[in-house]
Amino acid sequence: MQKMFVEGGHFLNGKVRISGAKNSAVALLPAAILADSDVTIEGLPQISDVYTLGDLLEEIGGSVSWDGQTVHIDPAKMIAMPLPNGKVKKLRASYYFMGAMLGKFKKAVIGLPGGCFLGPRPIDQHIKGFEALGAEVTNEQGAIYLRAKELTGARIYLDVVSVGATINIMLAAVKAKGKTIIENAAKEPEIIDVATLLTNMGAKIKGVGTDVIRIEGVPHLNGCRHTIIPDRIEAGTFAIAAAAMGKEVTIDNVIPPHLESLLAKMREMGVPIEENNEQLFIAPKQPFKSVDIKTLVYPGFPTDLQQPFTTLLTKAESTGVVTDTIYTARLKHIDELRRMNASIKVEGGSAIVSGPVQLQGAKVNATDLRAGAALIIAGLMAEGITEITGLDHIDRGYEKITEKLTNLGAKIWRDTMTQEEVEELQNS
Ligand SMILES: CC(=O)N[C@H]1[C@@H](OP(=O)(O)OP(=O)(O)OC[C@H]2O[C@@H](n3ccc(=O)[nH]c3=O)[C@H](O)[C@@H]2O)O[C@H](CO)[C@@H](O)[C@@H]1O
Ligand SMILES: C=C(OP(=O)(O)O)C(=O)O
Repeated sequence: MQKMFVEGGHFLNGKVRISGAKNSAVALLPAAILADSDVTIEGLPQISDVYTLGDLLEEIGGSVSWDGQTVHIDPAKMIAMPLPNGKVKKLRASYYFMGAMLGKFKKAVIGLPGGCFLGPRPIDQHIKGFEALGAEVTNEQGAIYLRAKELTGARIYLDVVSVGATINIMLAAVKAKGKTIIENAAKEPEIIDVATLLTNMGAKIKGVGTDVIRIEGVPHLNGCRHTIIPDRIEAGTFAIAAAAMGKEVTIDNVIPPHLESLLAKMREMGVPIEENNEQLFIAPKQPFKSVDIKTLVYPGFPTDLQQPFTTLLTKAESTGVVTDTIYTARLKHIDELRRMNASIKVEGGSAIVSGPVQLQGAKVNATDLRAGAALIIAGLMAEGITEITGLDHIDRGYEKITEKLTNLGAKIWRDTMTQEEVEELQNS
């Protein structure tokens, strides 16, 4: 197990290239199960969630070969192997094996997923969708059993706008008989990316990116080649880091409209941002004004950037209120930021951040992926050295973050933890 050290106070300068989108990648890989022949996906981020899903594809008989950021998946020998335990619990997106295996084999056994603990993360809307398509779904000892004689298109209204349920129902429906309509669907760019892959495979999907998706089932799907979209959350994380500690930072391989809600808030704070087709250029001038943010489904402010943005607000003048309407309990980073001298009160589910304060280096723990990003940015801003544990979470979603920040001029490194430190962390 490793920990990370960040020596604060060094400015960021130069260019950083954004990797492929984690939340697309983790759906594109399972989607390959549905094809009859080879699927090649280019530009995948080199993160642990992607490799875990590659291993799971191999566990069900797929042949998976990697060439840097490109993966070739041959699904010909895949079988409906039950996956009740093991690696499925290491990440959230293993739930996409439910939709993809149900769609392909009409049956699946998948353990309930892991992923970031952000408060309750039910999958009732996924199950409601599978049942509407004709599957019998049971929960037996922590694994979901799905069986169907046949899948038939249906009209499904999502009670909650859910990224995972929208994609999972799409995966199950593309080979179902007849027409499926998903109403109140989520509109995130990653959903469009998955639909693009499925369409290239021969699926008939209309309306992605709106809240009504129409799917006409087809009997077979072919292999294809697909290039993933850039990671808007990684790009947003670097944009926030650049606002906090940048001199002149260029963020490359971005689709700026995917980040409109973040960029609007940063501009409201007084951070100048230039954008072109695929780059952001940030050369901040201090001081910043505080702003309030409320996370919402896309195109609203993304919950996955709420935690890093909270760190930025510690540097802004006056008081900013952060409210996460998607995950009301996504506030575990607050205690850690307080250890670093942040002045944040939690009241009625909102975090009230008073600034500006000078953060101080401290020993902190990344309780989840974006808490990790929030703490790294805090470490860059702090006086002294910040020591961060919980790197497994960070490695689920950020490709080579230490190297990328080092290239921008940060002083950041990793070291192996002693057995004593590991035990102390496990008992805390
Ligand atoms: C792998 C992946 O893509 N993860 C992203 C995905 O997670 P994930 O797809 O799990 O999140 P959802 O969009 O499903 O969740 C949105 C909200 O709906 C609720 N809900 C969801 C499903 C359900 O069946 N019932 C239900 O009540 C959730 O508790 C949450 O409050 O979208 C989240 C919200 O943008 C992001 O934070 C995650 O990074
Ligand atoms: C919550 C996240 O991921 P996951 O859904 O994979 O846990 C995230 O990417 O911020």
